[in-house]
Amino acid sequence: MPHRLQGPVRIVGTGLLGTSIGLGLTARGVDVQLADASPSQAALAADYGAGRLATADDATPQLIVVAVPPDVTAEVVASELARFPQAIVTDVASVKQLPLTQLRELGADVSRYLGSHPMAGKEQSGALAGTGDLFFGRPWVIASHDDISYSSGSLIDDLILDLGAVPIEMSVVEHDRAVALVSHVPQLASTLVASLLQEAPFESLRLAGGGLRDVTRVAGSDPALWMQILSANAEAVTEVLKQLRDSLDGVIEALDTAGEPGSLRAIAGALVEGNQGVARLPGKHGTHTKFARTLVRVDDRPGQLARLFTDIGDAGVNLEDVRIEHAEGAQFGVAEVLVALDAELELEAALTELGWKVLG
Ligand SMILES: NC(=O)c1ccc[n+]([C@@H]2O[C@H](COP(=O)([O-])OP(=O)(O)OC[C@H]3O[C@@H](n4cnc5c(N)ncnc54)[C@H](O)[C@@H]3O)[C@@H](O)[C@H]2O)c1
Ligand SMILES: O=C(O)C(=O)C[C@]1(C(=O)O)C=C[C@@H](O)C=C1
Repeated sequence: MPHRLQGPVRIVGTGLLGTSIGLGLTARGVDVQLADASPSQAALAADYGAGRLATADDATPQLIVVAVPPDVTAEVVASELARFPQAIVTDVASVKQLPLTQLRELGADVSRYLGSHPMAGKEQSGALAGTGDLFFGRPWVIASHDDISYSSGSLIDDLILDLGAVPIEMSVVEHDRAVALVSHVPQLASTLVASLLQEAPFESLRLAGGGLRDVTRVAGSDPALWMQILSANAEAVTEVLKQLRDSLDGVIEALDTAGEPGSLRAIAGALVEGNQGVARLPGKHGTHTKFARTLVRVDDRPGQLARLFTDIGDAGVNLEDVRIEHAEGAQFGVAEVLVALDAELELEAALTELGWKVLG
């Protein structure tokens, strides 16, 4: 496969992010060297095909990607910069001001360092969870600063483009503010809602459907990692949390006074503002396209999903996205199929004709 990076690329930290980057680059034919403080994590990443274990005789890397927890990122970047004086170094930590400040304090040569942050991930950690297509189509922030030249920094663009992601340049301050809103507070909101479930009776939990699962997916994330991310971006996160607290207080007050004049309007206002917010999120490939949603009953038998996808393809309809819901104890699931608005009726007719139960 064609690739922009010449390599070798050295990856330090072969957990979820490092392994995913290694898998993506190796698939493109880039030579990848893997290193981790945990030899078994590095060996596992190599076993999965993310690259080969780094050795003392390795050729000097062109680019080094540091994918370790935020609290050790600066120290590892500084040591890589010192050990490989010809190489450009990036990191993928979820916060960008702190590593740059710490590197400057350490006196590191930041003319060869440019931090970055792929806006893609999972609630799982470790090499086992890595996938080579994790970054495909996702934004990947390049956290610019003034001490690196444009041409040195272009290697990071090459890395991002080779992995099928979309480079977005912003300052470290802009980055940290933006992710407080779109990543860090959503993580906390998910966590706090999920924590309410700890004492819930099983009879309540078994009713849980798509809404709760959507809201709580990232509550399964690694507490050790998130503790570091949130504390490293405390100021920006606190600012957004205070806005959220004001909104919560408004809704609580409206519900407390339900039935009194103005309360319905306040509740409706909050719901409409939510509609307006979510409508502003860019859709697939960064567009604002809206898709039609068709629900299809899928029996709990081998091969049913594959048959559904084939039938959708045979109907000449492009599947934009899909989600599967499976209720506890039920003998069937529900596939939520997203297609272009003008393909909805055609798809529903074709699937009904082929014997599928279209639920709306
Ligand atoms: N998890 C996500 O969804 C996500 C998304 C984007 C960015 N990030 C960022 O990527 C980085 C890595 O996250 P992850 O999810 O891959 O974590 P992970 O726990 O899966 O992997 C981290 C790896 O770093 C290794 N490590 C720790 N200290 C080290 C050191 N001093 N030297 C060498 N290796 C060391 C660990 O052994 C582990 O294998 C973090 O900074 C995180 O903020 C995570
Ligand atoms: O989708 C997920 O599971 C994520 O955790 C991804 C996510 C995010 O919030 O978007 C989480 C943290 C990272 O720094 C970047 C991406």
